[in-house]
Amino acid sequence: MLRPSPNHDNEPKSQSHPVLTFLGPAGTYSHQAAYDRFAEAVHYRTGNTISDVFHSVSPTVQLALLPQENSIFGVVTETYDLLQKWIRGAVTLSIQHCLVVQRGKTLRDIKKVLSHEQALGQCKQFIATHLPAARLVSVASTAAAAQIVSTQSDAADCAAICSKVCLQLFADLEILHEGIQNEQQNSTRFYILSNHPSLPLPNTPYDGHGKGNALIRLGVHKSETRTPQSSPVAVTDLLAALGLPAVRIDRRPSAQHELFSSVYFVEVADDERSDDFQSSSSHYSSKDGVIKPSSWKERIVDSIARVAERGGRADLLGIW
Ligand SMILES: O=C(O)C(=O)Cc1ccccc1
Repeated sequence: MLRPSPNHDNEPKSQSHPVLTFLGPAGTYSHQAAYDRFAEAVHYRTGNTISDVFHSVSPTVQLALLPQENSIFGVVTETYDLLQKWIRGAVTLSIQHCLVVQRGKTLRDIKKVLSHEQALGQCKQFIATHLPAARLVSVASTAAAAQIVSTQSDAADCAAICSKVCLQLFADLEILHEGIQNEQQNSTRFYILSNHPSLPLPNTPYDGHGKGNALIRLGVHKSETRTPQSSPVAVTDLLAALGLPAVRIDRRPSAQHELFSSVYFVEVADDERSDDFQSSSSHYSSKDGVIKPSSWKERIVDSIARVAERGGRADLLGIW
């Protein structure tokens, strides 16, 4: 459970604790997911936007947490458009949204609903039913919405969609409705990023590296798929070359190439993971004439090389 401290930055912590940035201010779902995972083992900092959080990772900020996908509203495209290295894991948080107003206000007073665009999307049905005339205002985060409603004198006609935790952090707010998302079961998954692929992760029983998941970015260029002379490169060919069990594939436009070219984010999960970092005996590599089981990392590296041989490009964004 998140502690109701609005500013973790000011708390004395061991110098050895890594610094983690999350989408702030305190009270966001990102904050709760980070605290559930790392508790007191990191020093927390806030970023104002998802982009700020991503770009904060540096020699002095070792960790960051980015929302990746919500079970109702889908992927957080801003996160996918930023993703580079190093993804070190994923955490999932169950989410119940509240409609929050200045104390004493009722639904009839509300002309604007403020929240993160994800939360506005997840609560679309409630808004359409109960506040059909309200203007939807997308702000940087759910807790930023609560903060505006709490602190701005001209926010008497505003409601925020945010977590119940915000009631402990911002003064003079009250909940009008709880659990207002389209589906009662609602979860968001977050990626954990680090500034180095083998930075030891706090609160992690193993070294957090290479147990059987990875995210790989696959590039297919439209021109290559259409050149009559060369054999066409289709994403299915690249997936076949990759030869790893894909558990999800997300497509985003690739701004770097011609119109409508694509980039695919392929999350793979070892179908035969084991606890000793070695994959099952069905995967072997031969080094110096010695045949030994290949590790998950070795299999990923081999797969990436096969994609390149097939005329595509695969970049490893993270392994965990
Ligand atoms: O704004 C927040 O609280 C976030 O952490 C981003 C977000 C918004 C809605 C659902 C999940 C994550």
